[in-house]
This record gives sequence, C-alpha cells and structure tokens, in this order.
Amino acid sequence: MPMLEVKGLVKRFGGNVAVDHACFTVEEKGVTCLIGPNGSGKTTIFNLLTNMLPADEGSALYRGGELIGKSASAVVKRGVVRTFQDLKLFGEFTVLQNVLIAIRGRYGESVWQGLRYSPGAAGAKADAGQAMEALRVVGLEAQAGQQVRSLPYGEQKLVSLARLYAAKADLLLLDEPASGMDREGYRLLDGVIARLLDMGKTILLVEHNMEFVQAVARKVVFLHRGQVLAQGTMEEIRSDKQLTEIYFGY
Ligand SMILES: Nc1ncnc2c1ncn2[C@@H]1O[C@H](COP(=O)(O)OP(=O)(O)OP(=O)(O)O)[C@@H](O)[C@H]1O
Repeated sequence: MPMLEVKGLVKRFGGNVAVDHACFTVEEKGVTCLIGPNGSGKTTIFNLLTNMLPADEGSALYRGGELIGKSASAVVKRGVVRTFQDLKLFGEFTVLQNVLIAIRGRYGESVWQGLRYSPGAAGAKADAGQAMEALRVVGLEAQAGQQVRSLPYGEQKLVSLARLYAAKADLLLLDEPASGMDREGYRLLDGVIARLLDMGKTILLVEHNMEFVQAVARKVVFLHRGQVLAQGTMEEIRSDKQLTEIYFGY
C-alpha cells in the first residue's frame, strides 16, 4: 500500500479549476516530486493535503486514514508537515527559538507559549536537546544563537527544514526547497535530504529545478492545468515528447 494515495482531488477558484481530479501515489521512504508549468496546481495540492484550503472533492489517504476534511493541526498530528515558499520563519528570533516554536507547536501550543521558555520548566531541557539535534541534521548547530534574519537565504531554508525535522513527522512536504539556492546551497540541501531519507522520512516536493529533481527524485508526478498527465521516473517523463513540449518547450 502506498504511504499516500491521492484520488480525484478537485479545487476550484471561481471558474478556474486549479486541481482537476488529480490522482497520484507517494511510496514510503523516498522522494516524489510534483513538477509542471507555473500555475499547474502544485502548491494548491500542498494546501489541500495539509487542509490549509478545503478541497471541493476527492480523497487523500495517508497510511489508510483520510486527511481531507480534517483540521490543519490534525494533519500535523498525523505526521504530515510542510514548508512554504516564503519560509514563514520568525526573523527576529534566533535559529534555536524558531525550532523550539515548531517543537512546542507539536503539543498544540501557540507561538507565544512556545517562546515563553523558562529553562527550569519541565520538558524544557528535552525540547532544547531535540532542537539542537534538528540543527545538527541540517548542519546549523553553530548558528543556533543567531537571529534568523541575519543568515543567508540558503541557511534560512535549512532552518525551515530543521523545523520540519523537529516536528517529528514522517511525510515531509517541501515547497521549492532548491529555489534561490546557489551551488553550495544545493550541496547542503542534497546532504540534508539524504540524511532525512536515512532516518526513514518520506519526502514529497514541488520543484522547478530539473537538475535537482533528476538528482533526488525516485518518482515524478507531472501536472498540467491541475491534471496529473503522467507519473514515473524522470527518464520516463523526459522520453515522452508531449510532456517535454508542454514543460521543457522542446
Ligand atoms: N487562493 C487562490 N485564489 C484564487 N486562485 C488561486 C489561488 N491559489 C491558486 N490559485 C490559482 O490556481 C492555479 C494553480 O496555482 P498554484 O499556485 O497551485 O500553481 P503552481 O503549480 O504551484 O504554480 P507555481 O509553479 O507558479 O508556483 C493558478 O491558476 C492560480 O492562479
């Protein structure tokens, strides 16, 4: 059984069908990529899976349980978390505080509760230990005390990955993790993804950088105007003339 099975997912914005009866599967322990031209519905699918937007129709079974129609926090509790294109970090706070907020959020605490952090409080030490472990996974322990907004963009992206790791989810949805990254950023990101996979995580990502997709993806799901036109390996997608014309323009 696939880890995630999306069936007949539909989202309309007025007359615009952003996601049109999309069906695809995500197998456990590997990287699956959603690709497709701008506006083909990739981010909307993330919003539907995490219930940040209500779906009009369809189902998404995660380990056999329905995600659609649940609350956003219920999806997180089930073990599905996401990053955002605009990162949504707290720039004024430190790297460590940003990860701690994600950990405390797991218990249903608000950001402000998460930040009111007295070192003597029960559980505080354990949380700090977990936060540092997450920073080790992404290679940012040395930056723990720095204000997030003082970091280069690539490192801020890694903070968002540390937050996902700290949330202890099994299925990680990454929205354009490679965008805005330079060569060194790719190298770090490759390493973090490899470490997350070693730890048994499953990753579904949206990405435009085909070199990166080719390097990390076991499976690619091709979207066009909200419809899944194909799913398979990158080689299979690239060898389909109709798909390459739509997306790659040749
Ligand atoms: N909140 C919204 N209200 C109205 N229309 C929306 C909304 N969100 C997305 N859309 C529309 O839905 C369609 C799919 O958008 P979506 O952002 O999911 O595409 P995408 O494949 O992620 O694009 P990109 O690669 O540019 O990020 C587009 O036509 C977009 O304009």
